[in-house]
This record gives sequence, C-alpha cells and structure tokens, in this order.
Amino acid sequence: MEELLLAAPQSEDMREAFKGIFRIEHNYDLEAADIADGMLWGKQYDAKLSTSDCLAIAEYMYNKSEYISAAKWYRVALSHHIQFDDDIFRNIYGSQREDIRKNYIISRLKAGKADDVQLYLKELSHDPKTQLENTAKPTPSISQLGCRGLYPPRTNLSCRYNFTNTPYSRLAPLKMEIVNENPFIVLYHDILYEHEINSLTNQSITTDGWTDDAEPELEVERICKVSTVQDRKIGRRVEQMSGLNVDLDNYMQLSNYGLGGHFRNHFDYVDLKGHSIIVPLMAKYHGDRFATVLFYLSNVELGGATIFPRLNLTIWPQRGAALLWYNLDNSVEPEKLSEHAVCPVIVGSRWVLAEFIVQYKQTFKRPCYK
Ligand SMILES: O=C(O)CCC(=O)C(=O)O
Ligand SMILES: [Fe+2]
Repeated sequence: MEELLLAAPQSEDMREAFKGIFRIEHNYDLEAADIADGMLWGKQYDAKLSTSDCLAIAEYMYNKSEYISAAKWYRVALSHHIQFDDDIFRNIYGSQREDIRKNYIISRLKAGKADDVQLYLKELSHDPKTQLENTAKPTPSISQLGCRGLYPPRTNLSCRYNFTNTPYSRLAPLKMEIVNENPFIVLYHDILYEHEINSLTNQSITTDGWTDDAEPELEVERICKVSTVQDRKIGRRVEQMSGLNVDLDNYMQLSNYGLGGHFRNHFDYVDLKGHSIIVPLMAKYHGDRFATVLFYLSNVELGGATIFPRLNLTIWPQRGAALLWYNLDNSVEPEKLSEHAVCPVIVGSRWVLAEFIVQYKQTFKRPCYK
C-alpha cells in the first residue's frame, strides 16, 4: 500500500495538472466537454476524464474565479455522473448530483444575471457540448493567435544551403530556412544526429523551471524541467550556424516541457542598462545574450510552438532542427521584436536545448556596430 501511495500523484501534482489544463483550455479555446471526451484541438484521443476529474477541475476553476469555465466543467461532471433508477444508488449519489447542480447555478450566477436563473436551470439538461447562453467567446490575444497557428501565412521567404559561416561550412553546408528577414531569424534543418538527440533526451531531469510564485521578480513563468549540459561538438555546430564565437565550455540549457508546460512571453536579453544588480556580473563574464540557438530535440504531437508575437511568427518544433535569432540589434541595444514564448503543450513531451551566445566574445567577429 505504501508503495502504491508513493507512486500516486501528490496534491501538488494535481494542482500543476489543473493549472496545465487551465492554460490549454484558454490558450487553444477548447471546450470542457471536448477535453473530457479526449477530443483535443480537433483530434480524437482514446482517453476520457472521469466525473471526479471533471468535478476537481470545476472546483479549481471556481476557486480561480473562472466562473464560466467552472460552470462548463460542472455541467460535464453532471452529464458523466452515474444515473441509476435504483433507490440505493439514488440515496448514495442523489445528494452529490444536487450539490453539483447547485455549484453549477452559483457559478452561472457569479458570471451572469439573477434574472436569467431560469435559463441557467434549463441549460443544465442540455447536452454539455452546446454553448452556454449569453456567453461570448473572449477575443484571443496576439500570443493565443500564434499558439493556434492563426497568424497570416508568410510568403517571399526562402531556403538555401549555407556555405559561408565558417571554413568548415564549405565542406558541410547547412540547410537554412529564413523565417524572418528583419530581425534575422533562421531555422536550420537536420542539424543534430539521432544519437545526439537520443542521449540528450534519455536524461532524467529533476529541477523545475520557475514560476511567478517562486521568483516574482522575474515576472515570467516557465513550467518545465531544466538541466545543464556541456557538449563541445554541439558548441562547434553553433559556431557554424551563427558564424559567431562560442564558448565551447559553456553550459547549455536542456529543457523538457510536459502537459500544459509553457514559457510566457519574455526576452532572452537581460538589458544590462536596466538591471544594475546583475550588470557587474554579466559584464565581468561575457556581457548580454547576443543571440540564442534553440535545438528542437522532439516533435510535439499537439501544441508547444515557439512564437514571436511581435513578428506574427509561429515555429512548430521539428526534431533535429535548430532556430537562431538575435536578441540585440546592430547597435547592441535590446531587440524588442525578439520577444518570444513557448505555447502550452497539449499532447507530447517537448525537449529543447538552448545555447545563449554572449556579446563580448563577438568583438572581432562583429566589430562594425552602427
Ligand atoms: O523552447 C523554446 O521554444 C524557447 C525557449 C526559450 O525561450 C528560452 O529557453 O529562453
Ligand atoms: Fe527565451
């Protein structure tokens, strides 16, 4: 029994799963009834949520003051709830059904009007897949549009072989897809070997990313596991991809995002001028993060795109590809357009490896700043 309990989810695991489901529901505009049925973003999965799962989610949404969402989850819980004609079952479950109905009505009233209470009562007997009355869909944010793949399609972009970044590139040109001209963002294809990907993704990572609660001064939220790795061979490839100087002994950041894992909008630069505490440290060692190279170590079955909301750019992870972008502009000032985020993972395990290329090592490679 003790062994079973050890393997069972703890209350913290449940809370994190609820938060993940909340992010998925809102970012992708999914309906509670669909999620409960395993219908995720248009794809039917062989998985269903139980009545008690739905009830627990409804209560989580209620406590978060997300009353419309709570009402939807209560209604789904009720429709999945055991309904027996048998007296014994009615005695056991009847009162629970009444409680769910009550909570549904309270949630509806909290987000609606007392005058509409008859309407709300009627809704209770409708199929949970029907829309709730008088509830408008919220307008999606720019980031949500990106996560849903709804930015306008891009034209006039190109692919070519890159022969020129380093002398070695002549022998082994890289497959380069230009995804944005200004600021320059490129996606390199087939940049990692299978054995490299496998050895990176077979590691177990135990350290959590960070949340607003843990480090409020960061003002970002990152839900994933992180670890560091050193790999001189991959470091050399980063040099080849970027044409910049890379510290081969640098630690790269390995991250794994699970259900609902995400990284809210952020910049990779620190903006040395604005942060007096870290400036001496950053300055002593290497300066700000000039560019980022992000290796995708897995495909993601659903969700988990990298988005640049200010550029209307969505990049879907492709195992073995790597994305390169600049965080500072030509005058080494923060490039505001480099703001980016990781959309919540709906299904799958998302692995990435990031190398941050630092500013002061580029003095001779990029000497001609404006
Ligand atoms: O995983 C991604 O798509 C982006 C990761 C990222 O933004 C970071 O590590 O700073
Ligand atoms: Fe980032």
